[in-house]
Amino acid sequence: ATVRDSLLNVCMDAKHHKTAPGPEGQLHGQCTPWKDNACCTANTSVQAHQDQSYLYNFNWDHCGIMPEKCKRHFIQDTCLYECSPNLGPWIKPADSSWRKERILHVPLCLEDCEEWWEDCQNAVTCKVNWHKGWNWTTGINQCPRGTSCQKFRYVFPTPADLCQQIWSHSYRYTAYRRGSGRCIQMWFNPSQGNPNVAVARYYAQANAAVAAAPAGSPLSHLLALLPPALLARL
Ligand SMILES: Nc1nc(=O)c2nc(CNc3ccc(C(=O)N[C@@H](CCC(=O)O)C(=O)O)cc3)cnc2[nH]1
Repeated sequence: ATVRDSLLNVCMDAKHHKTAPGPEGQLHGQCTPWKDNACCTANTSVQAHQDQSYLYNFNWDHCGIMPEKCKRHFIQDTCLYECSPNLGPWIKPADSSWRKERILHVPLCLEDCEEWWEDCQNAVTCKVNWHKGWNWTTGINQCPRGTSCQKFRYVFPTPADLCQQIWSHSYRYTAYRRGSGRCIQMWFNPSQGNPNVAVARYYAQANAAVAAAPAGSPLSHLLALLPPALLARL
C-alpha cells in the first residue's frame, strides 16, 4: 500500500506548486473546483486567469488575440496543472531549469481533448510545442524566426496532436469518457466531489503491481507490457 499511497494526494515539485495539497478557501474562477484540496495557492489561481501572468510570462496571444472560447481551455489546463493533487501516478523527473518534476502521459478524457481542439481550431499559433524554443528576448515569448502563424487546425491536425504535443506529452489522448474513472478530467463539477481522486487511485494501483516486481527481473519486463486495466486487477 505504501508504493501506491505515495502516488496519491501529492503535489509535483515544480515552479509554483505547494509542497503538499490542502484546502484553499478561496480559489479563483475556473480553479474553484479544486478549493477543497489543491496544490495551488489562491494567488496562483488568480494568475492562472491572467494574460502574461507572472507564472511563466507566457503570452497566449503570440499570434494575435486568442478567442475567449479557446482561452478558457488554456485557463482550465493551467488550473489542472497547478492545482490538481491527483496527478501523482504521472509525475516524473523533469530535465529542465525551471522545475524538478513534470507530468507525463496523463490520460486526458476524450471530451476534454476534443472540446479543447474544437474551440481552438481557429485560434492561431506558430509552434507545436509551447514549452521550448520561443524567442524570449523581450521577456515574453514571441514566435521564433523561421516560423509563421497558422490556425490551430493546421498546426495540430487532430485533437490528439493538440493535447499531446502542446505541453511535451503532459497528456496522453485516450478514448475514455468523462465519468469512466479511467481518465483525468480537466473540467468537472465539484458538487459530486473530484472525479480524478478515483482515477489516480486506479492508476496508482496499476503502478504498484509493476513496482512490486524485482527491478530488472523477467516479471518486471512482462508487467511493463500490460495495460493498466489488467495491472489494476493484480
Ligand atoms: N498540462 C500542462 N503541462 C505542462 O507541463 C505545463 N507547463 C506549463 C509551463 N509553460 C512554460 C512554457 C515555456 C517555458 C519556457 O521558459 N521555455 C523556454 C525553455 C526553458 C527551459 O526549458 O529551460 C523556451 O525555450 O521557450 C516555461 C514554461 C504551463 N501549462 C502546462 N500544462
